[in-house]
Parts: sequence; C-alpha cells; structure tokens
Amino acid sequence: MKMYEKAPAKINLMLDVLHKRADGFHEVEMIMTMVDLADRLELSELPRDTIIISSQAGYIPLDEKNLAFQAARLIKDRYNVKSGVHIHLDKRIPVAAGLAGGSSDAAATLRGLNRLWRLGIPAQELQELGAELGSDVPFCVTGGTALATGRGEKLTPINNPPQCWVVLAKPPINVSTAEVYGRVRSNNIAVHPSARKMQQAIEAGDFGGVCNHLGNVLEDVTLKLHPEVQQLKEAMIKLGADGVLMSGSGPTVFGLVSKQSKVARIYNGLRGFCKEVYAVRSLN
Ligand SMILES: C[C@@](CO)(OP(=O)(O)O)[C@H](O)COP(=O)(O)OP(=O)(O)OC[C@H]1O[C@@H](n2ccc(N)nc2=O)[C@H](O)[C@@H]1O
Ligand SMILES: Nc1ncnc2c1ncn2[C@@H]1O[C@H](COP(=O)(O)OP(=O)(O)O)[C@@H](O)[C@H]1O
Repeated sequence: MKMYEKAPAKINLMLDVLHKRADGFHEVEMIMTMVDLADRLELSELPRDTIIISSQAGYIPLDEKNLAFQAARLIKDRYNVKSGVHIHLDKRIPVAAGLAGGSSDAAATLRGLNRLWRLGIPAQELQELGAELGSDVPFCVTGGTALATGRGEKLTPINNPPQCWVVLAKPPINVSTAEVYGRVRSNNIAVHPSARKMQQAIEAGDFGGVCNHLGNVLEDVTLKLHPEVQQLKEAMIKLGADGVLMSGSGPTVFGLVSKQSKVARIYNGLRGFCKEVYAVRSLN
C-alpha cells in the first residue's frame, strides 16, 4: 500500500521574540502561512520493521538525522507499529532556508503514516507528536494560517491572508537557526512587530495592511551576519514587490505581490544575481 502527501513551505508574516526561557528556547509570537511550494512524499508500507528514506536531493541526510525518519520512528514507537515504511522525498523546497522544509516533511510523514497504518490519531495529538520533533512541526501538521506562541507550538488558527503571489529568493549562504536565536538580545529590540495589527489586517482582507505590518526581529541578526540578504531585500523592493521580508531565521527573502503583471519582472530581475528564485501563490 502507498500514500502520497504534499509538504508545503511556510513563511513568517511576522515574528517577534519576547524573551529567552529557562529551557534555552525563546518565547515567540509569529504569524505563519503556507505557500504553494511543496516537497512530495511517497510512503510505501514495508512488511519488515524498518524505516528507509530516499530522495533525489543529494544534500540532505537520509539516516536518523532526517526529520521524516524521526517522525516515522516516533509514531512507530508510540503506537507500537510492527511494519515498516519506505519514504521517498521529492525535495523542491530549498534546504536550511527559513521555509521549514524539513519540519513540513516531518509533519507530512505524521499525517501520511496515520493514514497508511490506520491509526486514527486526532489532529491535536499529531501536533503534540510534532512538537517533540521541532518547534515548527505542529504548525506544519495542520498548515493554513496561524498565530503561533510559546516556542512556536501553541497555535491559534486565523483566516488566510488575501491571495497573492509570493516571490521567494534564497541566497547561497547557510544560516543556523540556533545561532540566529542565540544572537538575539530580546531586551534590546528596537521595534517589535505587532501580531495584533497583522491579524487585524488579515481578518479585514487588507492586502496593503498585511504588507505594512510585515516584520521579523530575526532579520537584524541575519542581515548583520550576511549583508547580501539586505541587498536582496532592497532589490526586491526596487523591482516592485508590495511587501518584502526575510522568512524565519533566513536566509530566504520573500516578496508579496498582488498583481500578476509584476511577477515576471521581479522574478527575472532577481534571477540576475540569485540562482534559487521561485514565484508561487499563497495557499488558501
Ligand atoms: C525561526 C523559525 C521561525 O518559524 O523557523 P526557521 O527559520 O527554522 O524556518 C522557527 O522558530 C524555528 O523552528 P525549528 O526550525 O522547528 O526549530 P527547532 O528545531 O525547534 O530549534 C532549533 C534551535 O533554535 C532555537 N530556538 C528555536 C525555536 C524557539 N522558539 N527558540 C529557540 O531558541 C533553539 O536553539 C533550538 O535548539
Ligand atoms: N527532510 C528534510 N529536508 C530538509 N532538510 C532536512 C530534512 N531532515 C533533516 N534536515 C536537516 O535539517 C536542517 C534544516 O533544514 P530545513 O528544515 O530545510 O531548514 P529551515 O527550517 O531553516 O527551512 C538541514 O541542515 C538538513 O540537513
């Protein structure tokens, strides 16, 4: 038996860090939404007690370091499943990009194995399992658009933002999420983006308001470490994107664009100095 799952990328429309917690994680306030750029998973049941990961992508781990492997092992152990699974990952989301590709693969694995092995695990419980794998996994389990608090695992679903084009550009640099959080000084943040204002703009279907209230306090850290991310932001603004922000810990920069007629110009302009550029729709 085989199951197929799509694992979409997320972007952070706003991300604020409130303080560092005793457990080392940071208390955050984020509004996240999905975009139509997705990995594809094929999950095939194996009669023997084993987990195999394969992928066309040569640059991700295929052993127990892979988040899909960890998700499969967690669900097998917790529900005492004796059969195994072969998971093929068709990677399309850029890796270590701030787009939660690995987290979304883990979430899709939880959803897919719940169906493949007919476990009947409710969504809330799948999210709790997801939280054991990473802070962004619970959001990826259900997707849509949500306000995320705690370390990112406490979710309040909200409306989707008005549909638009999303142009994503990932510069060829590596950013470590742990390092970026490690460099945040939460008592020294000049401007805190407002989750309330972003949520109001979304609920009102106000595209201009969404663009005006984009904000990510991790930008300051990543931009200092990698000035080319700032250049990419400036290029996207110059080319005419309506709102521009770095996603998560970066280094991907996204631009929200309402008019299709502008998308080709922005896409082609960015391709001039960045190999990994994508023009996709927001997911409703
Ligand atoms: C920054 C964000 C924004 O959505 O995304 P990415 O840039 O990774 O896509 C997330 O908060 C990333 O979530 P995720 O990538 O799942 O992080 P985790 O594996 O849970 O944690 C990786 C490391 O980041 C730090 N971390 C993560 C989340 C958080 N609220 N506070 C933290 O300090 C911790 O040092 C942790 O060891
Ligand atoms: N299924 C997976 N897809 C991509 N990366 C993975 C996966 N499993 C583990 N990883 C590892 O996780 C790290 C972060 O990857 P990713 O989830 O793409 O980052 P981000 O959350 O910044 O978008 C990478 O260094 C990669 O080696």
